[in-house]
This record gives sequence, structure tokens and C-alpha cells, in this order.
Amino acid sequence: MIEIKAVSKKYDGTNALALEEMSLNLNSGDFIFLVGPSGAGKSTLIRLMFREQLPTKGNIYFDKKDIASYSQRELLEHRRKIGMVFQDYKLLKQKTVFENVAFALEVLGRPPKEINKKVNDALEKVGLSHKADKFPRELSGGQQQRVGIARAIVKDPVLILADEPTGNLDRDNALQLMQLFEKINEEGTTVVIATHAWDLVDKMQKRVVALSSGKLTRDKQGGYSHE
Ligand SMILES: Nc1ncnc2c1ncn2[C@@H]1O[C@H](COP(=O)(O)OP(=O)(O)OP(=O)(O)O)[C@@H](O)[C@H]1O
Repeated sequence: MIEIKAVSKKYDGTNALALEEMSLNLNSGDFIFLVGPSGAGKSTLIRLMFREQLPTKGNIYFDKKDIASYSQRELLEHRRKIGMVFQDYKLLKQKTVFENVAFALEVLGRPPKEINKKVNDALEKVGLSHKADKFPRELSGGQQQRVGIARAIVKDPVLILADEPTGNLDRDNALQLMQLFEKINEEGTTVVIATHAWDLVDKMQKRVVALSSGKLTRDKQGGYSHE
């Protein structure tokens, strides 16, 4: 699905490479944990895959097409196919749970009837139908992140990119969130999660891609600490 080929990234105004000659293949249906110390390049890799930024060197192919060569229309379509989930949820405070999720489809110009059905389906999937009319401030952190996930899946993405999605949650909530990602993955969506939650990575037993100083150091199925 995504082929990352010898990608390097240097941010303007810095000398060090955030990513160095990184190559990685993501297959359709994968569940991947991206791990590594702070500054290893995990967020950079996610930004490059979303095409929020371009590589300094190397290429990223999505279904065989170099994403750097996209037209404006192809770029919008690329982003429609990818659901993003963030550590700080990025919910709109003045909108209800329903409206937050609906917004992801409104910006795509979808008709209200379709929006209504898809938002209700997404909220049901994350177990928050009963909170549809609440505002984010009325929800717990775990519930807010479920809204973040509903907002990502409502677009029927082929890929979910989550950057530290459980960073603000306690262990029980974090585990439930990971199990929700697992359910979404089992229904066919490819999932990539950058995380520091080693214990959960160990528990989930998925493909683990480790980065260190911008380089890939490990790519193995299973937990993190067990070789
Ligand atoms: N916008 C930016 N401008 C300049 N340098 C940046 C920028 N974003 C990241 N970097 C640098 O690139 C390197 C990789 O950062 P990145 O955020 O990708 O790492 P990370 O593995 O996601 O870290 P963390 O676990 O702390 O989120 C770091 O050295 C960081 O300082």
C-alpha cells in the first residue's frame, strides 16, 4: 500500500536529518507500531505519509504512485483515504460530538443524509452513540479520543495514522483504545500507531517498526522487548 524508499528528511534551519535513508513497506491490512525514543523520527514519518511534508530525498509511493507528484485533486483524495488521530485529540470545543465527527464529511461536501448515517455508525462503533449531543469538555480523555477515532473512521479510510494516541490516557483507557484500533484493523483498515507505550506494544503482539536517530533499527512481528 505504501512504499517508502530511501527517504531522508531535513527540516529547514536544522543540520541533523530527522529521517535518514529510511525504507519501509506497509502492506494493506497491516497493524504497525512505530516505536523509538523521542526525536527518533516517528512523527516525521507520519507527516510524510500524510503528505503534510515532502521528503528531502527519496520517494514515497501510495498504491504505486509517487505522492510527491500528486495534483491538487489527488492530494485531497489521498488525505480522504487517511484518517489521522492525534495525542491531543484536536476536537473542536464549540461543536458537539456529533458535529465534530460530521465536520470531517462536511468538508468533503457529502450530502446531509449520508453524513447523518455515517456519523451515527461511527459513533456506534466507538461506543459513544449516547454522547452524540455532548461537548468535548463533558467527556473523559478516553471518550474524547474515541471521538477522534470516530472522526477518522467516518471517512471510510484505508489507512489510519495515529501519533501517540494514548499519550494522555491512563493504562486502562489506553488499552481499550488499542483494542478499538485492533477491531478497526480487523475490519480491513490498515493501522499505524506511533507510541511510547511499550507495555501495550508488548501486549498487542503486532508488527513493530523501531526507529532510532532517523534510521530503521528493527521491523519484526511480536512485542517490543521479546526478540
Ligand atoms: N518542524 C520541525 N522543524 C525542525 N526540526 C524538527 C521539526 N519537527 C521535528 N524536528 C526534528 O526532527 C527530529 C525527529 O522528530 P520527530 O518529531 O519526528 O520525532 P519523534 O520520534 O516523533 O519524537 P517524539 O516521540 O518526541 O514525538 C528531531 O530531532 C526533531 O527535533
